Amino acid sequence: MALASGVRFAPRALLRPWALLRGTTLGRTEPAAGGGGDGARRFGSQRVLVEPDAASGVAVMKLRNPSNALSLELLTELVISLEKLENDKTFRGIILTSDCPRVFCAGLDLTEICGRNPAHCAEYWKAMQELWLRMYLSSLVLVAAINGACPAGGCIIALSCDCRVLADNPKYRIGLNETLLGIIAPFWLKDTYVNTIGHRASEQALQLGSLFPPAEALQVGLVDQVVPEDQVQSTALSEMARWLAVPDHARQLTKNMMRKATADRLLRQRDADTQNFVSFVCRDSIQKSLQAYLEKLRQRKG
Ligand SMILES: CC/C=C\C/C=C\CCC/C=C/CC(=O)SCCNC(=O)CCNC(=O)[C@H](O)C(C)(C)COP(=O)(O)OP(=O)(O)OC[C@H]1O[C@@H](n2cnc3c(N)ncnc32)[C@H](O)[C@@H]1OP(=O)(O)O
Repeated sequence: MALASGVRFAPRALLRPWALLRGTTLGRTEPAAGGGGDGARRFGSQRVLVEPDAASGVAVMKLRNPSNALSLELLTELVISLEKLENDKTFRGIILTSDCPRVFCAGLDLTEICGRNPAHCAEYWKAMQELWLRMYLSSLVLVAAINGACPAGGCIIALSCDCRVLADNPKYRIGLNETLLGIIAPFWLKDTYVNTIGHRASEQALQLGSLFPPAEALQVGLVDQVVPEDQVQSTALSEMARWLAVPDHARQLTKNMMRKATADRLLRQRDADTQNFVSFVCRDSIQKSLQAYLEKLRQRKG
């Protein structure tokens, strides 16, 4: 499997991705609901459903994990689906959305870094880096159709896209709230934020751990459109058409020119970033606060 980073990254899960997917439907195609004609074959895995439309060259990718927390399996399946579409010249764009009610993506799956050994945390973080690199540098147009809450890692997934459409629901807040969990966004998350909303707004939002409701997210430039919930998908499709109206080669080279320096910064220090992450999250104090946070989330549910 070609990796966004070249040769250094080889987490076990990505070297043996199919092992994780045993018993799932990845690689199999089936007719899309209401479809059946050319380009109406959908494929997917347990956690990522892809509905490709060959006629328009656009695929809708739906996340369907509990709360869409970014488990190692979800990260792996996302990378595989993305790679599959990147390698198929039929496709020029992906609309990324959620199949879970009320949640676009809950961010890092905290159970992947709470009570786990350093080797597991390292493998997990490398998979997170890999997904970000692939999305951020994708040659396809990526539009996020944000139909639910979008904190932390969820926000990063959205920020890695080229364009964001958010449903107008005050519960669907978006932002990097890491500081409120007692953790720190690494430099490449910070850089992605700065590239999108600017330095001062990022400085404020990162320190305060702000989660923006839709109107504020639009005002600060975190999303490009806020629309009624039932119009998120159609608006994402209109945005996609606008981006696809530009010749691919010119748009792709421009995207690369805008994003390469940010991605290269991570590529240069990927191992150090992984080590920082692991030593930080494995501290007793951080483990305790992650545990307490997870407990709070579980109780809130009940
Ligand atoms: C020196 C520095 C060096 C290195 C850097 C160090 C560290 C860097 C780390 C930085 C990166 C952090 C990015 C992150 O993404 S951290 C995760 C942040 N995410 C959150 O805070 C979201 C938490 N979840 C919620 O707020 C809500 O769940 C949500 C609004 C998304 C949905 O609400 P809803 O009411 O619909 O669902 P719930 O009932 O709350 O949840 C359902 C079940 O899902 C579980 N859950 C939710 N979120 C997570 C999660 N992120 N991880 C794991 N599990 C999660 C929740 O517990 C419920 O579980 P069950 O009870 O059903 O088992």
